[in-house]
Amino acid sequence: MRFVKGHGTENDFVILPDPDGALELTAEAVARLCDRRAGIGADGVLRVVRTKAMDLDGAGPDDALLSGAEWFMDYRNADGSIAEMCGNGTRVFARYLVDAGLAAPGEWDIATRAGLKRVTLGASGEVSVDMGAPVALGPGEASIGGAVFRGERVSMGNPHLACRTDRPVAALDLSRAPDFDPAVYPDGVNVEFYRPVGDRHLEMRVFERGSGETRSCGTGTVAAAVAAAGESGPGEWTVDVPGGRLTVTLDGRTSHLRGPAVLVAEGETRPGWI
Ligand SMILES: N[C@@H](CCC[C@H](N)C(=O)O)C(=O)O
Repeated sequence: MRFVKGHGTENDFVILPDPDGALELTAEAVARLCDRRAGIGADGVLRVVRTKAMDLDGAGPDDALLSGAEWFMDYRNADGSIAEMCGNGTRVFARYLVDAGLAAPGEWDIATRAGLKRVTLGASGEVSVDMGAPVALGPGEASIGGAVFRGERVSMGNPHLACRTDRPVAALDLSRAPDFDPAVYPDGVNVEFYRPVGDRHLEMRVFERGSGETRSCGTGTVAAAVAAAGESGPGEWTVDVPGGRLTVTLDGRTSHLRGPAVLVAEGETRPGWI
């Protein structure tokens, strides 16, 4: 199985080119690929499949996806679970398509389980993605070791709870999942902890559903900016995560995420290993 390894602000992915949808990618196979000791190691897998070859729960993609984008990002979390959307993943996916000669630099759509996402990129450098309109769902809470954090529930196609803290985020213990009420989050939730550190400037850490603590989360940074923006309205936000810096733009209609997307290696798994 051929693979490429890449990351966006150290949110890292195993990219599997599978244009004709021939790979049978089980949850177990994804978990083995993402294993940081016994596998290649990653926060998730990006399967690169032509939209027309994509099987979505036994059904094909709808007409909007089919006519809107040649390539589908089939994203999986490190534990093998499927998620609707991955912001850093779309940026790394786009960089891979251009690097592999499968798309030209410029502006075009990628199909995802959360709909079409428009990416903008040059032959090298940063990648920007239109993440769509964030949906603010009201207050929520999570706790770490009994300490309660209050925040805002936000849907970015996938579920988020963005909690404000006034202490440096480095002090948080994210070695295990924050506790939350499963009745409120029946599909689980990605939990962000953010602290304002300047004018429209946040620091953030995240515990991702299906992947644990990661060094960055694109959908999570947009959710944190939405929660922090509150009444302050549209604008550009700088979000510092352990893996680097992302820029989020909120304009009241949609949201944009911009930052680095880097390919670092390519190879082939050993015959029979997976
Ligand atoms: N790291 C991603 C989000 C990946 C999906 C998430 N773990 C979920 O289950 O919803 C990002 O950059 O957005």
